[in-house]
Amino acid sequence: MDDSVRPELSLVDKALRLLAGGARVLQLRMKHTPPREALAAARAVVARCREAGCVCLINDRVDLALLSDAHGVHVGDEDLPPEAARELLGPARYVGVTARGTEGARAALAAGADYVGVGPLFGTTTKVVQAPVLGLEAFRRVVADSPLPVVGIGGVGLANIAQVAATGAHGAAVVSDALLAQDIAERVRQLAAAFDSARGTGL
Ligand SMILES: Cc1ncc(COP(=O)(O)OP(=O)(O)O)c(N)n1
Ligand SMILES: Cc1nc(C(=O)O)sc1CCOP(=O)(O)O
Ligand SMILES: [Mg+2]
Repeated sequence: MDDSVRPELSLVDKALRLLAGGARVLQLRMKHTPPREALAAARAVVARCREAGCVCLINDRVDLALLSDAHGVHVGDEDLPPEAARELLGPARYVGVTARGTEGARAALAAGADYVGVGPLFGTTTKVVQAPVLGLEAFRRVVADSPLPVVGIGGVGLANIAQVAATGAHGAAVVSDALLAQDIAERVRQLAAAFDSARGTGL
């Protein structure tokens, strides 16, 4: 979830709707939220996730992850290096790392990552990504080569999530397709059902 998509909804409200739909992992991405508000939101969202049995990761901010007792953090090239995130978080929390291809996924393993977020899989309007769109074929090659679980990100939605799942990817990260839906919880249910029924089918 993201603070810039559906900004009229509070972060906790968005989290509750995503959790009502059965979201299994929730990443809190707060690029436009002041630090004190971000800490309060992280604490509230992590608590709701824990009640729901959902893993909660904080994007970028290891400090907020620790202060909110989140399950872990996601870091990319512009964030703390994965080794430093691990040093602060210890072995019991997740460190996810962004990779743009096979080399990046291997490097993430060497750096101690637990999973890689690989993208942009398709075009996205949520963020200006400084990397080319991978497309399904290149993504499939990363999945086949990666020693770590791969989560596809960027432009994933109900129209293509089955194709993402068919590559054998461990997961798909969805922002706008879920948050812009009229019924967010129902959209999450549909996304998860489509992913589960196509996972690893190679379609
Ligand atoms: C699951 C997942 N994969 C990739 C990213 C992107 O992280 P990053 O490259 O640090 O970019 P920002 O999200 O911080 O703009 C992600 N957040 N989650
Ligand atoms: C946050 C993010 N990171 C990406 C990357 O490729 O690193 S793409 C992306 C945006 C994902 O949002 P949506 O599901 O709305 O396309
Ligand atoms: Mg980042």
